[in-house]
Amino acid sequence: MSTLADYPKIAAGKVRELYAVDDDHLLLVASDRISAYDFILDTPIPDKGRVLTAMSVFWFEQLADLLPNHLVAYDDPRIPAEVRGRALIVRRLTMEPVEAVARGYLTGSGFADYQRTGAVCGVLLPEGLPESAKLPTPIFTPATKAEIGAHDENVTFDDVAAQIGLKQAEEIREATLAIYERGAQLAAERGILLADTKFEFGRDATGALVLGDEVLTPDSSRYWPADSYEPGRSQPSFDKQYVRDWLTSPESGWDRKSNTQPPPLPAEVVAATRARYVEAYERISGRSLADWPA
Ligand SMILES: CCOC(=O)Cn1cc(-c2ncnc(N)c2C#N)cn1
Repeated sequence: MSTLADYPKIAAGKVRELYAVDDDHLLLVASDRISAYDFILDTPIPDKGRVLTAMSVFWFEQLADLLPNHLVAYDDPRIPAEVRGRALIVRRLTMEPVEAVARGYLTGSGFADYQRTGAVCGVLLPEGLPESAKLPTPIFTPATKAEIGAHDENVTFDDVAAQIGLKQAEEIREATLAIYERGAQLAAERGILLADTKFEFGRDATGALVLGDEVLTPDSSRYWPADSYEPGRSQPSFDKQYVRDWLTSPESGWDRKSNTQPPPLPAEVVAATRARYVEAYERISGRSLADWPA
């Protein structure tokens, strides 16, 4: 059995790492780390990495009829025991330099751009939309990947076409919107609104577009509980709201405006947050986390 030390680390994000397995395969590892208010918190959420990995695998399976994906294996001797259940063997792609974002609702940087310009990534929207409004139709709002710690920069479709070619940009926009529609439909049927999501695509040796990265997870998407949806204000996050509420409560002693590292989370906030991740997975997939490798 391999160990993680056998594999050179080739990329790292806030909560994930990417290792080289061989010339054709990578190991994509999801940690139990959680970020909030742009900080990586000191306290991990047990099983968060496992839940988000299981969720990506569920979605890769659901979306396989739409386009190919990079998943090779999730239970495999090349996966070190220490990360089993929260790591994927994926095939090495030539990644497209685009954060492929689809938005079905107006929030976050999209709402901020809309308030300033009436548009998001060059897509003009109707006037007078409130925060969290459901958009008349989902929109493709690409971004360029920022350095760790910085926010991605929203760009226009034409910017993407200029960078990677018109046909390639159209292919990514079409795939992004098709996958979003499929994900939003399935999630809504299970009482969860998929407000927006971010995909990363690559190309295989034949030039075919392949879905990479994580897919439709609460880290790459905004999941909102449908039963509390109310336009005109920000919405509670399905998975992170307990953390956000505690950090901004007097009990934490933390001042969000202080730009200081948030304090460790109390056990009950960790437990409630873990339960929300498990609930999101089990409601969306109809599967039990107990059946997923650990
Ligand atoms: C720490 C996590 O970083 C990323 O996921 C971003 N990233 C993805 C790749 C990548 N590169 C080649 N082939 C792939 N299948 C992938 C994937 N996924 C590189 N960086």
